[in-house]
Amino acid sequence: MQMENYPYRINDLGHLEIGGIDSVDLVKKYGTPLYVYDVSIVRKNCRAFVEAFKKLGVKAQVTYASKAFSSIAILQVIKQEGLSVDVVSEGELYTALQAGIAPQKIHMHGNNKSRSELEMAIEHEIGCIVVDNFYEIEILTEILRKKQKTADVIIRVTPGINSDTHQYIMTGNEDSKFGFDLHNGQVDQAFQLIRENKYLNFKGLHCHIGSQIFETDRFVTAANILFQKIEEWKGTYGYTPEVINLGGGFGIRYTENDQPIPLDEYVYRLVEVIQNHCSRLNMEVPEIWIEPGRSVVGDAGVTLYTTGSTKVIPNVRDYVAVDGGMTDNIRPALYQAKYVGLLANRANQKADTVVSIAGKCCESGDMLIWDLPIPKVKKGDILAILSTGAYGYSMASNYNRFARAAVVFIENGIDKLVIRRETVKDIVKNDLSYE
Ligand SMILES: Cc1ncc(COP(=O)(O)O)c(C=O)c1O
Ligand SMILES: N[C@@H](CCCC[NH3+])C(=O)O
Repeated sequence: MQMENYPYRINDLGHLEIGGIDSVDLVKKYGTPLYVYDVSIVRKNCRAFVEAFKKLGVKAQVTYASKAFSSIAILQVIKQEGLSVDVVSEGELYTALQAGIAPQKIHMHGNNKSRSELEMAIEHEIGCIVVDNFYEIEILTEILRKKQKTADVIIRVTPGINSDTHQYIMTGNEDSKFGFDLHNGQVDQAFQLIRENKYLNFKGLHCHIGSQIFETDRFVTAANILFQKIEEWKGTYGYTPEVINLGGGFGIRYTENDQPIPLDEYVYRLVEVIQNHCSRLNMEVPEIWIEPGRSVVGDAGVTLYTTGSTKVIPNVRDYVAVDGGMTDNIRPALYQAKYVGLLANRANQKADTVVSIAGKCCESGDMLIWDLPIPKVKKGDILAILSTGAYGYSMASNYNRFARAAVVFIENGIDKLVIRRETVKDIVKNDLSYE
């Protein structure tokens, strides 16, 4: 593994340092499993997007997709960096409000938003609802009529393109549960319904083609497809959108096989294609929105584990188990996601053996890394898995009644606990007795 491709350092003691703090000291202080974030990397990622738009002088909103990692502390950082926040549930909305995100800077997504989620969004007058389906238009209208309010909405378009990513994280293909289909007329139908609806202010179009995408061509294709529709609507109804939202999905480096492009390159290409279409159609450039999640927090996070039992099966495989697993990182089990791991307490030693890193859940599929080159592991070593800042904590579970791990932020050489480790008391806190 080439450490220089990752934003971490190995110090003179041969220990992995995160944000200038020795990971061995972090483990002594907070225990394991532990999610650790270098906040300066989160800020750098936010600024790459925000500054790229600023440099081009276009009106834009960079909306952090908080599903990647939502907590009060991370959303406070996001707020400080001036981003908006995309939420998908009452829980994510409540967290954003608790973090002090201005309601106008909150956007709500979801393919089956409940009445109470929509009511909460309307009560707080959030900035935008990304309407996903006809049922949602009905509920939204009922709520707004009752309250005699209006809401700004954009519609989620399924453009019918495949992205080069795992099937489970592809969202722009025709056979998708998300959004209004473009080819069978659903988008036109939604457009008519919303434009005739005095409670809904139709602001524009949204599309999100998928996640962990490393090139810009598919975003350009998505924009081209949206603009075909816009051209048609402009010709027929004189309509021009105020907003175009091209979603998130910008790829990050998990392993050496991932070759991410600089974040600002996505912005430059997207803005270019939108500006070209607008000058071709002789219309004003709409406000451009993007919704990055993984690319804001993914490479800022590392998970630290303690190694425990081992199982050697001669001529087959050596297993090393750690004190976490699919409960703190379900991505390998769910998407066959690949990660890089290293011994944080002996990071400068030669990798002279190959082991597979197992979690401790009662599932054979609870594996974190297969076939990892590593120095010979001793019990009590610290295993670091890199680039776990996105969809790790946010997808964590209490399977086998394991307690969720703690989260620590590091910035300016100071570490701070931002999410407490759960205890067994938390595990039973909602249980009621049946005796
Ligand atoms: C609508 C929408 N926007 C944004 C995102 C964020 O994606 P990513 O974390 O890959 O940037 C997602 C997740 O794929 C999404 O479904
Ligand atoms: N949770 C997924 C991405 C899904 C994003 C939401 N549409 C991942 O870990 O890669």
